[in-house]
Amino acid sequence: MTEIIDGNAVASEIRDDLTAAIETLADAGSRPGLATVLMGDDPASQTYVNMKQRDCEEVGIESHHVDVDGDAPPEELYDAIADLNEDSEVHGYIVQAPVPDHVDYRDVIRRVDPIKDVDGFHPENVGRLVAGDARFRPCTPHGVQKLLESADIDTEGKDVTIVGRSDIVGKPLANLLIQKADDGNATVTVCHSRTDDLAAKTRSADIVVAAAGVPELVDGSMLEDGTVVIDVGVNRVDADTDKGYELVGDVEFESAKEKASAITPVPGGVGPMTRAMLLYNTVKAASLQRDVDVELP
Ligand SMILES: Nc1nc(=O)c2c([nH]1)NC[C@@H]1CN(c3ccc(C(=O)N[C@@H](CCC(=O)O)C(=O)O)cc3)C=[N+]21
Repeated sequence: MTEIIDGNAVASEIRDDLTAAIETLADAGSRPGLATVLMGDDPASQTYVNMKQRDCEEVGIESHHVDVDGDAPPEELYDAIADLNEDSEVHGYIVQAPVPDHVDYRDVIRRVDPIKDVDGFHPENVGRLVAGDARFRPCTPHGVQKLLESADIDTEGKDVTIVGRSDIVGKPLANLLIQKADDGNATVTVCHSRTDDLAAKTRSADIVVAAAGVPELVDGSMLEDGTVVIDVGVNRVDADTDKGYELVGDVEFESAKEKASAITPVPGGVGPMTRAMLLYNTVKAASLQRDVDVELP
């Protein structure tokens, strides 16, 4: 039987486990605060921002939000970032990607105070992660590691094929999984749009992580029996539903499920874990900034 890994359930456990740390910080006079910054009005981004605000409310994190007009000059976003760097009630914040075309996301990230960079995207935090001394693990890769752990899937010695080389998923996940650590010790292959024979790489893997942002790129014909399949894709495709779209992963679920020993669904797989690990990083940020020790899940 194929195990369907329930990301909503694991994320909910992590939120529960975070509440004690949050109350410890609140009792010490510093309830953790998380801010989201949204430039423009990308509908998917607005959905994520709303979900993050609800998550914060559930666990007792103070949530803040800043909107920046999509047509404003980059300086307006930089000013908002400077304000958040100064705001002692905001321990962590993220600038929702993508930003409009006239803004360079790398210029944005460099302005975020690294101690408040709960996405883990600032070059200082990227460097620390690669050096094996991560401060904030990027939320999606960290969520993937926690999902594997929750399903008792050991990565040690395993062949992991990651499909996708993005700065926010593929690259940091590859770095984490090759590290000498209980949740690492894997042999990792990173594939991308120029990979010659993608199916050969996915077929030779014990664990496939699909994170290319291409709907249903990986299907059952590309998998051997018994593969663990982690689907990071959250593609909105037009559909005749209430919302006018359907969420589709990077994996063709039905055919992949026939081959997989365990698989994550979309929705309800990695997505909720990304949000849970953002809360985790926010609690860690508050703990570091206020020098209050807490136990993290
Ligand atoms: N600075 C920045 N940090 C991010 O972490 C970031 C970002 N920008 N830009 C966009 C991507 C995407 N992302 C998701 C988070 C949660 C779900 C999620 O909760 N998905 C639910 C359902 C969502 C729905 O119903 O639309 C699920 O898969 O079950 C999805 C996608 C974070 N991202």
